[in-house]
Amino acid sequence: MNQNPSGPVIQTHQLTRTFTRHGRPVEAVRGLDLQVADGELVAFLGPNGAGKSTTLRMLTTLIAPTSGTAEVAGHDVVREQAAVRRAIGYVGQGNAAGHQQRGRDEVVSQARAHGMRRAEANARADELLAAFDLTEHARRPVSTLSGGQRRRLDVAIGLVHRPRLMFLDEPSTGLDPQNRVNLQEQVVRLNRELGTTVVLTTHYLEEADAIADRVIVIDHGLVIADDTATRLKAGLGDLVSLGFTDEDDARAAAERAARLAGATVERSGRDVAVRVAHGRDLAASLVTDLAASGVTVARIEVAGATLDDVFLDLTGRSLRESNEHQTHDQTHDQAHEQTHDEQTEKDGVAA
Ligand SMILES: Nc1ncnc2c1ncn2[C@@H]1O[C@H](COP(=O)(O)OP(=O)(O)OP(=O)(O)O)[C@@H](O)[C@H]1O
Repeated sequence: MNQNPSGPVIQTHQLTRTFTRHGRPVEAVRGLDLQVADGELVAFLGPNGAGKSTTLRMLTTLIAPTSGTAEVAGHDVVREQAAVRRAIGYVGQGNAAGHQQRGRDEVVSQARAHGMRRAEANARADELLAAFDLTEHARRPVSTLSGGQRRRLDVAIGLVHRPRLMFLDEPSTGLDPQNRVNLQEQVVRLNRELGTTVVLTTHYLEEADAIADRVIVIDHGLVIADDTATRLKAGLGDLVSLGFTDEDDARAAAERAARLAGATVERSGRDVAVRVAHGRDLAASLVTDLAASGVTVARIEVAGATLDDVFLDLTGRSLRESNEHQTHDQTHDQAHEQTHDEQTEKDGVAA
């Protein structure tokens, strides 16, 4: 058991979860080795079905691993479930829907469930409601709150007992862009100002890019990349797109660009795409070189890599397109394959 406060707050070894679906094994998470340090803000990024929620549900004790181990806040997720639950907050997908209870009462009840006396529970509720800009909505039934307000209430409820670690499963899915940004700001504040370690899942590239210290890209149950967004993108270089009025010029430019160290060059008719590190700096000298040999560049654009480019490079698929093509069938199947473990999940981790 890791009781060292400066050690990782999450440590897994070959963490694995297999489900059985239509009589066949589904390897949702395959041998995850993970370390998260105290105070990090980590995003699991991946398409639907990648294994993000399953990972979170194992780390929050909601479902048991098939094999492998995980320690959260120094406690084993199988043998010391109660201790893990005391140390963490968890906001699952779609909590708080449709309650007739008032928002404030909901927070107070949770605080009471964590053993606080009434006065302390009231004070904690007011503090959290203010922190999440919910004070003026606190006396409305939860069912009348907007999607963004409900999500913020979910996070506030998850924080009632001042957990060291907060797990958020797709916190901004379904929110409009403004509410999404608002929630992201609250999550960053929680991390920066209170020092709470945050582990969230998302399939929004921009979200992972904008707020996470570290992005763990997961696909088919495997971690395929784990680094800061900046380093992941820098590894791919910039995309320099060149346009020519003449196909011979484009051919000559492609040959010249191919001599740049580490460059990948693709030509399509009169267009040339060059993927190269420090493309922004190299573009000007490339244009000058070409001009010196009589080749005029008609159009040039330089774009930094996005996390979608990273995902495409790693998997051959666009994550943005995977999100758009997520089939109704998959969601439908999952809804009908409820396991015993998920029933436990419904009973709630924070109660
Ligand atoms: N209870 C279950 N029974 C059977 N299969 C399951 C169950 N839960 C998850 N799976 C399968 O495990 C795989 C990983 O699912 P998981 O929900 O962890 O993915 P995810 O990355 O969180 O995706 P999403 O964004 O859709 O939540 C998928 O193939 C999914 O269908």
